[in-house]
Amino acid sequence: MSAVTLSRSARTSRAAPRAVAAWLLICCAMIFAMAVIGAITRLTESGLSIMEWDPITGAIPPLSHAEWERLFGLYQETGEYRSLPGGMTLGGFQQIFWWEWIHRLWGRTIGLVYLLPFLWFLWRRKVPAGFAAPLWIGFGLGALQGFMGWFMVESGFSARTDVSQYRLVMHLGLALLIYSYLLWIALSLLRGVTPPAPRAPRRSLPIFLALLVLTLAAGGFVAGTDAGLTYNTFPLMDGRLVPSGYAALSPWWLNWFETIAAVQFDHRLLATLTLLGALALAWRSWARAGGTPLARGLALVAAAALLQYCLGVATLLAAVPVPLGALHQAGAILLLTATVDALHRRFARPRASAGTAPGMAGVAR
Ligand code: HEM
Repeated sequence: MSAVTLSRSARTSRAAPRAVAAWLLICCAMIFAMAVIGAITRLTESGLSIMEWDPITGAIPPLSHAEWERLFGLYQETGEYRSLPGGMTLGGFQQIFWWEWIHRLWGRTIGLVYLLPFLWFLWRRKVPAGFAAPLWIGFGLGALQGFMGWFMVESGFSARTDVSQYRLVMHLGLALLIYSYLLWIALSLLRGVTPPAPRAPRRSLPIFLALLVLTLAAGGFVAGTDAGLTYNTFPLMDGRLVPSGYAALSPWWLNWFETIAAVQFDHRLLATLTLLGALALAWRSWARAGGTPLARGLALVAAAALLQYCLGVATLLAAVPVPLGALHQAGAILLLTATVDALHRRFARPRASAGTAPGMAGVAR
């Protein structure tokens, strides 16, 4: 093989992982936007406006007045509509309809933006060895999320007037899992081998991740129970550090998911621990190995945690206006992004051998 051919093939083998990584980062950006659209859909109470579930023809919006009337009629059968004190006009229905429609259309678009380039990369043999299986898993998780969306919305069409907070947290959690998973694979493709930073936090970083995951889930329960509409003071709740109605339900653990005072208090407490954890990690890492990529990554985590904390307090004090609620959701994903980046810098390892699926633990050379 000539030197020219060699360098061309070396260039191609570098270009392919970058192209796949760029495509995955586009998918991540779309999922980020999807989570914010999802938050707006919920905050504008639009999520139950489309009663039908048709993955293909549902992409076409109503094109005639009669069709609008038919869909409005279906919505009027829901508990949510019946609970509205003054009812709703067709114009009001159309407004909430569009948010839910955009949310679903964006979901379909992500599916296509994922699947079509993926098949093309497979056909052109551009997917680096060991990455096809994790990318198929990513596709499967996306399909599961479509089902989860339906499963969540379906819970609002019963006697309830809103969706189940448990299903909302599952839907939000799966979205954040898919986002982190694809981001991890993209970083693996871009970075190749990440050398461990000297004397940097090892065990404390996974503990921080666990804390963050709990805070995110607790935030989902605040959103799912509308707990942000009461106790709009900080740091005290109704003049007390721990609100009086914390343990209203029995068994005691049910309060964590269903008692508004407890749901909100837990989110505040976990968020405070997350912020303190982020600051401690960044400070310790900087003191020991300042200026390394990991120390810089952890400084970003701390900055994102501080921003997110302030956004949370502002959202609460203003009793969750739509723009602040959407920003708080975006801030959560920014913090998650910085955390995945820091974890990748600390823990990503080269694959033992080509052909081994990297999953969340290895990288392509
Ligand atoms: C590390 C810090 C924090 C993280 C990671 C975080 C994360 C989240 C997440 C993921 C949600 C669900 C958003 C949605 O589904 O739309 C949420 C909701 C919420 N959080 Fe936080 N949060 C943090 C700090 C705080 C703080 C300090 C407060 C107030 C003291 C707060 C108040 C709220 C409120 C009121 C909601 C409900 C918003 C809504 O109904 O849309 N958060 N949080």
